[in-house]
Amino acid sequence: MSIDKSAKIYVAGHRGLVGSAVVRKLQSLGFSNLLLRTHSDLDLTVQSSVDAFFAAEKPQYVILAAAKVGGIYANNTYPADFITINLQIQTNVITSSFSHGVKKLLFLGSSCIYPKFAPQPIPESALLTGPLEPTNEWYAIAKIAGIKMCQAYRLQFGFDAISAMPTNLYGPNDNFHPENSHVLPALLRRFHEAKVRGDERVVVWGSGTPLREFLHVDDLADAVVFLLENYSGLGHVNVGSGKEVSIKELAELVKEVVGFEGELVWDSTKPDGTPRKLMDNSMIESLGWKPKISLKDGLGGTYKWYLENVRQ
Ligand SMILES: NC(=O)C1=CN([C@@H]2O[C@H](COP(=O)(O)OP(=O)(O)OC[C@H]3O[C@@H](n4cnc5c(N)ncnc54)[C@H](OP(=O)(O)O)[C@@H]3O)[C@@H](O)[C@H]2O)C=CC1
Ligand SMILES: C[C@H]1O[C@H](OP(=O)(O)OP(=O)(O)OC[C@H]2O[C@@H](n3cnc4c(=O)[nH]c(N)nc43)[C@H](O)[C@@H]2O)[C@@H](O)[C@@H](O)C1=O
Repeated sequence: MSIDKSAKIYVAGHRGLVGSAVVRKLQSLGFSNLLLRTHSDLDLTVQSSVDAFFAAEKPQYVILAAAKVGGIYANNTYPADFITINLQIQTNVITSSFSHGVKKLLFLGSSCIYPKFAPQPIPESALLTGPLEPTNEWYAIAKIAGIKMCQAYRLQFGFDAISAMPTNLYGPNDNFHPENSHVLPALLRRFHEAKVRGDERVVVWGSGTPLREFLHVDDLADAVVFLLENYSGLGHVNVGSGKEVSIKELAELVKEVVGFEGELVWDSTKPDGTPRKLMDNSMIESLGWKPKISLKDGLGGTYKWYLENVRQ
């Protein structure tokens, strides 16, 4: 089904990594009626404000890319924030979308919903088959609840709510905070600052052995629009690149892209997190979608974006 280009589409979290990429994608496709609100205009944790917004604006489609998001350190340090804020945002947006007649909603989860020792590559059916990774279980529980809410509203009311589970993402508008960000933006910034200062060493967290699958956010945005137009099933859908690298390989690649010439030092006091997290992407591929951007190209583009938009 292709969505009418004048349909009113609310992209929640449009200034974040994912939301901004979804907006770029929708605009490039000619969608002309996007509904956008900043966090300060509309706090999605406040149920009465969210409901009043939906009552007044009546969006037809909703892409839920607003969330409390962070890397391994932030997830491990602020468990109460991660579970509470995410449960509040998603509950408010899903319930108001349903009660104000939204035609279709897409909820974004994360590959951290799967058990720490899930079979690799991880199929959608691995959900709730084992214990979670402790560093992000609070966030994961909220995301699992989001998937289940979409399913419950579909089963009880026929509400067309779907869930996409992206792997680790990166790209323009990422969070480059030194501690709270994900590994890729954290390393881009750390290597860049070390190069500028002429440092001999850069510290990287953990052992370097964990494996991660990275997807450029423009590929994810393409998948989000694809799923909105082509998928209306009960089950959630994995969205990944199908390619994994070790954190050590990633650090070497970032070092090369940035042009840092010193050495890497591993900080073993920092957690490794899940040892491996490669998703089985055969469901979305069988629907007809696949990613286009390689890690090397995506990293180069993201470093360029960082130089033009973030560095002081
Ligand atoms: N980044 C990644 O690697 C991955 C992300 N995802 C998922 O994608 C989605 C988007 O993540 P990402 O773009 O990276 O996150 P970002 O932190 O980049 O963006 C999140 C957005 O949500 C907004 N937001 C947060 N709290 C509120 C609130 N109470 N009211 C209104 N707006 C709010 C933020 O605004 P403000 O900054 O002003 O608070 C921000 O614009 C999330 O659901 C996440 O779980 C899934 C897998 C991997
Ligand atoms: C997307 C996913 O993101 C989070 O999980 P994660 O995959 O573990 O994410 P991460 O990017 O923070 O770390 C990946 C690996 O990289 C290592 N690492 C090295 N050096 C740095 C570093 O400087 N910063 C960070 N953050 N990690 C580093 C780090 O020790 C770890 O081994 C979830 O909490 C949850 O939010 C979620 O869903």
